Amino acid sequence: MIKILDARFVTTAVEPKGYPTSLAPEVAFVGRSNVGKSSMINALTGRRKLVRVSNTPGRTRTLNFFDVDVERGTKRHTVRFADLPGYGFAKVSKSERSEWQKMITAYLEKRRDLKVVVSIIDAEVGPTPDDFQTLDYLQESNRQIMVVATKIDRLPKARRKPRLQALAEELSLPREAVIAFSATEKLGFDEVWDALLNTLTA
Ligand SMILES: Nc1nc2c(ncn2[C@@H]2O[C@H](COP(=O)(O)OP(=O)(O)OP(=O)(O)O)[C@@H](O)[C@H]2O)c(=O)[nH]1
Repeated sequence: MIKILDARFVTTAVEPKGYPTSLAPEVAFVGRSNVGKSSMINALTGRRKLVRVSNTPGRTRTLNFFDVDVERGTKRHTVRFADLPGYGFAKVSKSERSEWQKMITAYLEKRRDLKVVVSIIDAEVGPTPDDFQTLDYLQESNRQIMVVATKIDRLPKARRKPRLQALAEELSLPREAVIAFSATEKLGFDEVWDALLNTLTA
């Protein structure tokens, strides 16, 4: 049984000197622009508007940090979430793309508190070439990765299991390594939190 006790915005940063000082193990969320990352963070923190959900894709241009106090059973934990700007948005210029790359690589290479990267895939659409590229990069950087397939509500119930199996195969991962999620139907909350806390407390 997972219970969110509190969730709060910490700070925004674009480069390492702006990162908040270490307090708690950190979980970073990455995904294609418009994949549903903000909605997922809001759902996981039990807050409707902690992260703004935009109708205009590609709005998040900074790293945003949040602290979440969570209770599982009798144990309390504080986990820091890092919301990374979405990738693969077609309308950005080359220079914006390279700024994005610099920002992300600096974070992923240097952040010592970073324990898990949640790679968010659209259950219906993905993985896209950009998703593969990001996952390859994360694997090369030896980061612990968790794959969450969101917007699973868009698939009829009978298609969900086979779709997750196919996604896992496409990503060369065991089936249980891909967690289904839906912010709109509130599916996967316990599963994602359990996986995160199991990894962070291992
Ligand atoms: N059906 C469905 N729609 C979702 C879900 N999560 C998000 N959406 C919708 O997908 C769109 C994008 O959601 P956001 O949460 O803003 O996505 P984002 O990845 O943060 O987008 P960027 O700001 O571009 O990085 C919105 O219209 C959401 O309402 C979900 O689980 N199911």
